[in-house]
Amino acid sequence: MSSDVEGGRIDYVFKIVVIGDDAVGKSQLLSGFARNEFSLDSKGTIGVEFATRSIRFEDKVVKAQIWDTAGQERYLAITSAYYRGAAGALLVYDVTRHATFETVGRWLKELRDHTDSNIVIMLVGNKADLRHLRAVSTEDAKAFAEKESIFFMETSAQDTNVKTSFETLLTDIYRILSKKSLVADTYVDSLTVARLLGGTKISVGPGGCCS
Ligand SMILES: Nc1nc2c(ncn2[C@@H]2O[C@H](COP(=O)(O)OP(=O)(O)OP(=O)(O)O)[C@@H](O)[C@H]2O)c(=O)[nH]1
Repeated sequence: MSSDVEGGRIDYVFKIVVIGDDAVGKSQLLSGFARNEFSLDSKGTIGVEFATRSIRFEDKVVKAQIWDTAGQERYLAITSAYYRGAAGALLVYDVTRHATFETVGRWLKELRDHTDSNIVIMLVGNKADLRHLRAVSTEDAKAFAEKESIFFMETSAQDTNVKTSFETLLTDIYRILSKKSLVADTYVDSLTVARLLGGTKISVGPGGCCS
């Protein structure tokens, strides 16, 4: 079971990256997760934005640091830094645009090329609220996820259950990593994050890390 945690001790920080084609809803998912709780880093300078949220698992407090891209910069200088140290990834497509599902294999390859083999990946079919426009079946996506041994869920950024999607992913990451005794290695402190970004100073707002 998990629950929100305010302030206080942090045992682990999990970096989660959000990837997928343009306009599939990555930013909306991120802000749904962070709504009313954290401010986002401004986009302009480093090409990424991220939100954080702390969750308790039994006696441990895990801070999820969710990274999202801010435009095309990712394809230039920061690809490696963006992926480096990620413990989990949300690979998002839009259930109303089949083309965004067809590129999932490519995103998966890029992700695997740049991350540790222990990364926990969740395929996310977003915009599930647009039932009449659906172009990707749940069955096809589920079959793909099974073939690739990754998790799968459908979401709507407009639903209140976005937090549940992230919590499911975090719970899976925590369970998998703790089983493999890898949690300690996955810890990324704020200095490491700053280093990954080439020493760029990051400000996440009140209560966030790295300011
Ligand atoms: N109906 C519906 N619309 C959504 C949903 N998620 C996002 N949208 C809309 O889809 C559009 C794109 O959403 P973004 O969150 O900006 O998508 P993105 O993947 O961050 O886009 P890029 O920044 O271009 O990569 C916006 O108009 C959102 O309002 C959803 O779950 N349901």
